[in-house]
Amino acid sequence: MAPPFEEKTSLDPSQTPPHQTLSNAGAVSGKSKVTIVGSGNWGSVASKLIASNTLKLHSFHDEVRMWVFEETLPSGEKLTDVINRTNENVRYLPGIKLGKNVIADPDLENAVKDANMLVFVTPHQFMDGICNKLVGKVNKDVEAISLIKGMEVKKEGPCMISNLISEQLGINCCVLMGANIANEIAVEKLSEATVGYRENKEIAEKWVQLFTTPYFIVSAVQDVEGVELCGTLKNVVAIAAGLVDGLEMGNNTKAAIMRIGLREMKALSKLLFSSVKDSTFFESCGVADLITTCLGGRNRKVAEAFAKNGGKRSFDDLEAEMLQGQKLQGVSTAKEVYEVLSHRGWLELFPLFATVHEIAIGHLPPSAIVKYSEHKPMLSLV
Ligand SMILES: NC(=O)c1ccc[n+]([C@@H]2O[C@H](COP(=O)([O-])OP(=O)(O)OC[C@H]3O[C@@H](n4cnc5c(N)ncnc54)[C@H](O)[C@@H]3O)[C@@H](O)[C@H]2O)c1
Ligand SMILES: O=P(O)(O)OC[C@H](O)CO
Repeated sequence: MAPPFEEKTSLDPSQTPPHQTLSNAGAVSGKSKVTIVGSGNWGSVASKLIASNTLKLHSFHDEVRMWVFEETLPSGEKLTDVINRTNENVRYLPGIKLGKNVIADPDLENAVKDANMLVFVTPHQFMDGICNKLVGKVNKDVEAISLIKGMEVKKEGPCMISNLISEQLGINCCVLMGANIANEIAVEKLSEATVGYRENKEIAEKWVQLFTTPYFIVSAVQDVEGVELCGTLKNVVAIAAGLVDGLEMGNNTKAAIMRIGLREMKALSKLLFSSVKDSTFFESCGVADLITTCLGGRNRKVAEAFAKNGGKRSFDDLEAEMLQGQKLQGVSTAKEVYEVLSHRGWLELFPLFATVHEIAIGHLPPSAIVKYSEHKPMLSLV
């Protein structure tokens, strides 16, 4: 468990003034300085959680810097300026105050330069580019955590995002995943989450401390790959669940899809990384995230619309119309998983994952999601 901490009584006098950067601030004071790389829907909520804690905990700088992929709003103003003026991400999390100690910064290099704790939370498809920009800009003793649900597929095979961060930047990277629909956490409804760590339990406890609030309960398990694969693969199952909703198949069918999906999640995770633990699937990052995402997530919602339209409107179109700039992860993850499965000759072993991709690219109709098992019975893997 995280060690007990003394609460700060007022704003930390060493706090960096808004819009300025104190050179090497973390190192000078011995306090950890946190930067959040990402400012979408979950990125903004993560900022709110973290900023409420850095104000309270002595071992952290008050200021939390949040890198913003800059955009111009219909008003003509820059998003970063509006966030710093109103303390609200009006584009991705309207109506929620982030905390006055959150400073939006459109300059990636500047945003990370004094940080000794980096929180990565962007849609996964942008991470390769972001890491490339950060190569050589981050000290090797910086600690990172990824809240990103997704993977990259490289020539050598699948590369989890935490691994991409570790390899590209040469830093240690934990993960935080869970049943975490951001809009619910934003209004402080009770949720749980799981930190996955590799070896250093002390670092994991520091992350737990940084994220935990009375309404956000975090625990740590020593299984980075298991936690990250749960968060990543559940998005493919969420697409399947949404298709079933769009086809109005009812609760029993949806429960069947969730069960088969969980079985494929576990089987693929263990085939890819033999270290993955069964117990991880019973943490918030496992079955709980699968349930919440299949009931109330964005992947589910857009897949439902896709099926209702008989697959005639593309996921890209529906995403742009329905999510207003927020990003789906399930469709691209299904493609990435399909690449891994076909490369390794495992397609027949994972009919649900394979079928989701074939539906998403229009090779099969949405109704195939409930027919695949007749043609390709799943082998008993687990
Ligand atoms: N939203 C949730 O409920 C939730 C919960 C848990 C985990 N996650 C995961 O967190 C990650 C981030 O999700 P999110 O909800 O914060 O993002 P989002 O879906 O709100 O995506 C929008 C973000 O992408 C940024 N963006 C757009 N184009 C970009 C580009 N070219 N380069 C860099 N950034 C660009 C936008 O500026 C914006 O910050 C995802 O992996 C997601 O699966 C999301
Ligand atoms: O809205 P989704 O489908 O991206 O899912 C959000 C979170 O991952 C749920 O934990």
